[in-house]
Amino acid sequence: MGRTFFEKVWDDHVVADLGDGAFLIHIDRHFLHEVSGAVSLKEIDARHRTVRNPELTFGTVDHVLETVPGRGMTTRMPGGDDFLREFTERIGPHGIRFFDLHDRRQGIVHVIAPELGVALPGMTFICGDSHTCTVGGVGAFAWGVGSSDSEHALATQTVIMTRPKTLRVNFTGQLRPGVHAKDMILALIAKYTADGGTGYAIEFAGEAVRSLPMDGRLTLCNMAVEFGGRTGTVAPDEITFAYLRDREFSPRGADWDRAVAYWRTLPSDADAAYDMEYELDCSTLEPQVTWGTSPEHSVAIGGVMPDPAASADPIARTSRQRAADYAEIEPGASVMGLPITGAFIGSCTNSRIDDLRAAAAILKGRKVAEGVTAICSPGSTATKLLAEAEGIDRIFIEAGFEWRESGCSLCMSGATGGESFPRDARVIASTNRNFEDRQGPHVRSHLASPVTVAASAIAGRIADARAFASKEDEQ
Ligand SMILES: CC(C)[C@H](C(=O)O)[C@@H](O)C(=O)O
Ligand code: SF4
Repeated sequence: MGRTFFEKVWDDHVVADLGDGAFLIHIDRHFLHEVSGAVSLKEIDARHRTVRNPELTFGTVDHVLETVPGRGMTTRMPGGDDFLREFTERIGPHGIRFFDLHDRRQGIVHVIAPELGVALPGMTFICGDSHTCTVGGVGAFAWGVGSSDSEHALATQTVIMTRPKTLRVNFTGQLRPGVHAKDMILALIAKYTADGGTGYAIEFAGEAVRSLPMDGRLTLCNMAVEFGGRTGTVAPDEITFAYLRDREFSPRGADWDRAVAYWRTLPSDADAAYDMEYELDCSTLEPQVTWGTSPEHSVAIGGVMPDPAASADPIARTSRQRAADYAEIEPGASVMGLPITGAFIGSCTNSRIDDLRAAAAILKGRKVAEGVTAICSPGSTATKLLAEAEGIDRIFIEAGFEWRESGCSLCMSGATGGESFPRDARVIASTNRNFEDRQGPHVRSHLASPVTVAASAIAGRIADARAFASKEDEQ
C-alpha cells in the first residue's frame, strides 16, 4: 500500500515512538512572534535552558506592533509594550534570527515564512499561532502549538504528538473568473461545517488546487484551522518549485537540485488511502461572503441569509440564531447590498502581492464610498515595498484607502496593536475570523476575498466584484 504525502513527511520526522500513540517528532523550523514567543522565551530563560537549534528558529514582530504609517516600536494595545520589550530583549541572546521593525524581512509570520523560503516542502514547521498551517501552501507540514510545545521545541528541537488522521479535499473542476481561493475555503467550511476537518492532517487536492498560484494556496491552507484541521497542505509541484527558487533561505546550487529531487518524491502514491475524503465542485462556485460569526456562516454573494430556525441540529440552531442576532440580518434578506462602514484588506489570509494586485485592479480609477473607512495593511514589509514599486499604493491611496505598514493590524482588535473599527461598525474584511468583537466592540465582520472587499468599499455596500470589471477591461 502506498503512502500519502502526509505519511511520507511524518515518517521522515519520527525520532521515537513513545508508545500509547505518542511520537517524538523533529521540528525543522520554529517561528516566534512577540505574543506567544515572548511567553516561551521567558519560560526558557526562567529554567536556564539554552535554545537547541537557534539556526532553525526565527522571530519577527507582527501582532502587537501597530501598523500606522511612520510607526516606531510602538503599540496601542494596553500591556502590549511588555510583549515587545520582553521579546526583543530575550530573543537576541539566544542567537535566534530576528526580523525586527526596521528589517525589510519583517511581516506577519505566515506571510514571511514562505516568502523568505524559511518554510519548505516536506518540512515540519511550528509557531505559537493557530494560523501556522498557512505555510502548508508550499508543502510544509505546519501547525500552531501552545507555549509548552514551543518551549519543548526551543529546548530540544522536537515536540511530542499523536499522529493525526488524513483527509483529502478534492476541489474538482476549474474556478470561473472572479472566483478565488478564499471563496473555495469559505464554501468548503460552509458545506462541511467549521468542525468538518477537526483533528485531520488535511491535503487540498484536485484540479482547481493544482491551477492555483502560490498566494492562493497559502490562502487555502491559512483557513485549514478554521475548518478544525491540525494542518492543511498542498503537495509540492512545479508551481511550488518556481515560487521557492532563489528565496533567501531556500537551498542553492547542488543543494537546490537535491532538495527538488526529494520534494518530487513527496506527493501521495497513486494507491495511497486517506481516512476521509471530501469534495467540492469549483466549476459552479460563486464568490462567497459570510453573514454571521463563524467562517462556516457563508453564502454565495447573490444568496440570502439562511433561516437559523431551519437548522436540524439544535446546537447549530442556537448558535446560528445568536449569530443572526449579532449580525442583525433577517432570514431571507439579501447579504449583497448590506451597507458597510469599514473595509479591510490585510491579514495572513489575504495580504500577499496577488491579493493586492487583484484588489488594485478593482480600485483603479474609482473612489471608496463616503462614510467607509477603508484600510490596507500588506502582509509583509517586502510585499509592501514590492506593491509600492508597482504603483499599487498610489491606486489604493487615490481610491481613498489608508495604506498601512505591515502587521496583523485590524485583523484582531485587542491582541493586535490595539487597532479596531468603531463600535457597531459593519465591516467587510479579507481576514479569516468573523468572531464576535474580533475587529472591535460589536463590530460585524463579513469575510470575503480581497476583490469582494475592494468592490464593496467602492459601493459602500456588500458588492459582487464581477460587476466591477477593471477600468482597463472596459476600454
Ligand atoms: C494572538 C495569537 C496567538 C492568535 C492565534 O493563535 O491565532 C492570533 O493570531 C489569532 O489570529 O487569533
Ligand atoms: S493576521 Fe490575524 S489571523 Fe493572522 S496571525 Fe495575525 S492576528 Fe492571527
